[in-house]
Amino acid sequence: MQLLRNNNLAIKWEDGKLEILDQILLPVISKYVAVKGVEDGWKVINKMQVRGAPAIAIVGCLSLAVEIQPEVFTDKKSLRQEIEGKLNYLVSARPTAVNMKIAAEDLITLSNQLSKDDSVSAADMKERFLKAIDAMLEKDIADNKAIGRHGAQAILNNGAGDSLVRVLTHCNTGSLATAGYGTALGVIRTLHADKKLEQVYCTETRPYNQGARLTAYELVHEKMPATLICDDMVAALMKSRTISAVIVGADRVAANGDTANKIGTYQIAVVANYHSVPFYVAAPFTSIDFTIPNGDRIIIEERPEREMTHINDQRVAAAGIQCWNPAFDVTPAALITGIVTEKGVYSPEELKGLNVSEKLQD
Ligand SMILES: CSC[C@H]1O[C@H](OP(=O)(O)O)[C@H](O)[C@@H]1O
Repeated sequence: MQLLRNNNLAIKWEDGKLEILDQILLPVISKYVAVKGVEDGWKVINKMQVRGAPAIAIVGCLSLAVEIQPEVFTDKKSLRQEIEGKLNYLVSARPTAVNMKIAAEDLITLSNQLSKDDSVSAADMKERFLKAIDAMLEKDIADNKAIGRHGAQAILNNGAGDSLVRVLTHCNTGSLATAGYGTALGVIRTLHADKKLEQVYCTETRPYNQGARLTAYELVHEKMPATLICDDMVAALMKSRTISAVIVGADRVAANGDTANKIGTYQIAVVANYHSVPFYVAAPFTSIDFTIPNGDRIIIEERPEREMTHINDQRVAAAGIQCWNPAFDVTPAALITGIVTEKGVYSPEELKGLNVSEKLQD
C-alpha cells in the first residue's frame, strides 16, 4: 500500500519511512532523526525531540505504522494484541497531553472491530489500520485550518472594532507541534493571511524555550510581524500596549473547560483577566478529555531539573540549588473567554453543556 506522504516541517512520513525534525537542536541546527519503530517513537516523544500534543499522537501512531507496515500477519488476534500493547506503551511516553491517549483508544476500538469482523482478513485489517493512521495527519491539518478560521473571527469580533489586532501567544503551537498549520499559531497564521495581524508577541517559554526557539523560528520564516518577550514581561506589555487577545494551545482540556497547557499559561490568564484582555484556548477535539469533569484530575508532568539549570549544556543556575520543573499548569475555566475548536468557539459553559453525540460527531 502506498502510504501517504506528509512532508511538513516537523514530520517526514514517506513510503513507510518516518523522520522527525529534532526540536531540541532548533533553531540553530536542523537535523532529522529516523524513527524506526515504537521504541524510537517513545524515546523521541519522551526526550521532547518531537513535542506538542497533536504531534505527539501523530508521531506515536506513525512509529507503530512503521513497525506494522512491513510485517505479514496470518491471524488477526496477534495483530490486535500487537496494536493494543504498543499503543498503550506509547501513551506512557508523556502523561499530560491527552491526544496520544485518545488516538490509542480510537485505534484500539477500530482494531477490535476489525478483529471481530469475519469478513475482514488479517491483510485487510492491517491495511485499514494503516489507512486510519494516515487519515490522522490529514484530519489534524484540516482541523487546524478550521480552528484558524474560527479563532481569527472570534478575535476580530472581540477586538472592539479594531481593523488590525495585536495578539500574545505562549509556547509553540504551530507546524512544529502538529501535522501542520498549528492550533493557536494557526489562528495567528489566519489573521496574518487575512491582513488583520498588526503584531504577534511570543513569550520565550522557559525552560525549554519553545517560544524563543520554535515559535519565533516559524514566525520569522513566514515574515509575520512578531516580537519576542521574556515570560516575565507579559504584565508590563499588557499595561503599556493594547493587546487584543491572548491565544494559546492546550495539552488537555477538561469537560468544564479547565485547561492544562505549558507552564506559565495560568499566570498569563491571570494577568489577561486583570487587564480585561480576552483569553482564548485553541484546541482540536482530540485535545479535549470529556472523561474528566475538571482540571484537578490532570497529571502534570515534571521534567528533569537539568532542563532548568542548563542551556545547551551550559550551566545557568547555581550548582546544588533545588529545582521544581512542572512542564504544565492548569488554567481554570473562569479565566478562559473561549475554547476555539474545529467545530467552532465554545465558552467553558457551552463546552460543559455539549451532549455526547456532539462530542463524538465528526
Ligand atoms: C498544539 S501543541 C499544544 C501544547 O503542547 C506544548 O507542550 P510541549 O511543548 O511540552 O509538548 C504546549 O503546551 C502547547 O501549547
